[in-house]
Amino acid sequence: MTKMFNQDIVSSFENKETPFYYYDLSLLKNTLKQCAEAANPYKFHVHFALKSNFNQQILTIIKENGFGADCVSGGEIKKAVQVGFNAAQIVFAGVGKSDTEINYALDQNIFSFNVESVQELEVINELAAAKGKTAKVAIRINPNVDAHTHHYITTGLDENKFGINSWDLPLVAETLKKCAHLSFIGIHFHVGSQIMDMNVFKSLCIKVNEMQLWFEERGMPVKVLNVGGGLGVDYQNPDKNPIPDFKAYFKIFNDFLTVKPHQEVHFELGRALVAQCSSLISKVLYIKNGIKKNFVILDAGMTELMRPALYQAFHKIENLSKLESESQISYDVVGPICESSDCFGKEVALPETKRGDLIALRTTGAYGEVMASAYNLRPDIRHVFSEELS
Ligand SMILES: Cc1ncc(COP(=O)(O)O)c(C=O)c1O
Ligand SMILES: N[C@@H](CCCC[NH3+])C(=O)O
Repeated sequence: MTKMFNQDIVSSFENKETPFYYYDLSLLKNTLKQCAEAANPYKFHVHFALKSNFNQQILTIIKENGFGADCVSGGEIKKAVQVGFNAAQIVFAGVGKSDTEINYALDQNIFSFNVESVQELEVINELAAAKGKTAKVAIRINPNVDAHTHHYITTGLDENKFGINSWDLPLVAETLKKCAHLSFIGIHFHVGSQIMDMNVFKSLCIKVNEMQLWFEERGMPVKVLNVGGGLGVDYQNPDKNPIPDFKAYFKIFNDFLTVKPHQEVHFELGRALVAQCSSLISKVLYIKNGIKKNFVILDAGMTELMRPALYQAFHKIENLSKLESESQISYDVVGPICESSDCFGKEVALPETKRGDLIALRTTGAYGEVMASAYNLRPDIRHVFSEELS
């Protein structure tokens, strides 16, 4: 087991201003390599979900490793283009694409609009017509598959706002036939995020098979099967399991998805590719010993890492200044923001902790930096990359 932190790395943090996101770029590269090696034998196409991380250096490495880009806003498409992702490998999802965003994506000739409503089909058709273009569209279908994950990050149930429900599909087929500036290329799904139960993906495959049959029976060939992302990571044991089991994940799709020779299978992974390669590094400002509780007050808060406040998400907390210490005291680890929900963990067992100690919040590469806010007029977030450590 290779640990992310050792004494040398911690010493090189000593003169850096905290808080900052630390990125272990060799772990990122290994993760990308293992993902590509597991996907390539099946000729699967993997797009990186920019919503999970849009740090310039991280995106550049991901692009250099041959991944496509999954975007959910005009801003993300612009970023992907600027970093150098090939437009023919950019997909664009989102329930609320604005006209400006659609026009920009049309100008870039992206690979596919993943369309989430009948009205959106009509709008894309109209805007494409005005440009004398044909937009390639995949229909995002709400598969009503339970992702067995946190209810805030489940996306594929009938009650979620994402995708088109199956009862609307006849209207979709009718609309597609009417829209001369749309080219139907396939179907798109995404059931949720941080999925650890592989049976969820098996259920998704069964649904995709059903749906592709539905379209083919209506004389609408399905070239692209886009199954979205969602593969989870081990937040509890980041050093033991730094890289998800990509082989097992892709094998499920190879085993259970019906793929005809003319078809392409696309994935949109975010978290699985980037979550483990980063930790948020913070300094202890104060220790407050109460009657019932001891508090560790950090210089990082929910403004730098929002997931615990928003989803009660777990991030492993380590005292890097006491790597060798065995003693354990229970602390509530909190940030400086004026909100009671600004808490990273309750009753966390840590070595006796002092003002000035360095604390790592692990597994923050996905939905960390991207969700930072300026609330309380906090300064912009800083980063440190492993390759720049002396
Ligand atoms: C449509 C779509 N694709 C891909 C992703 C990436 O998900 P994850 O980071 O869980 O792989 C998401 C986010 O959940 C999404 O909504
Ligand atoms: N932001 C969420 C994931 C959202 C997935 C986007 N559809 C998280 O931190 O877990």
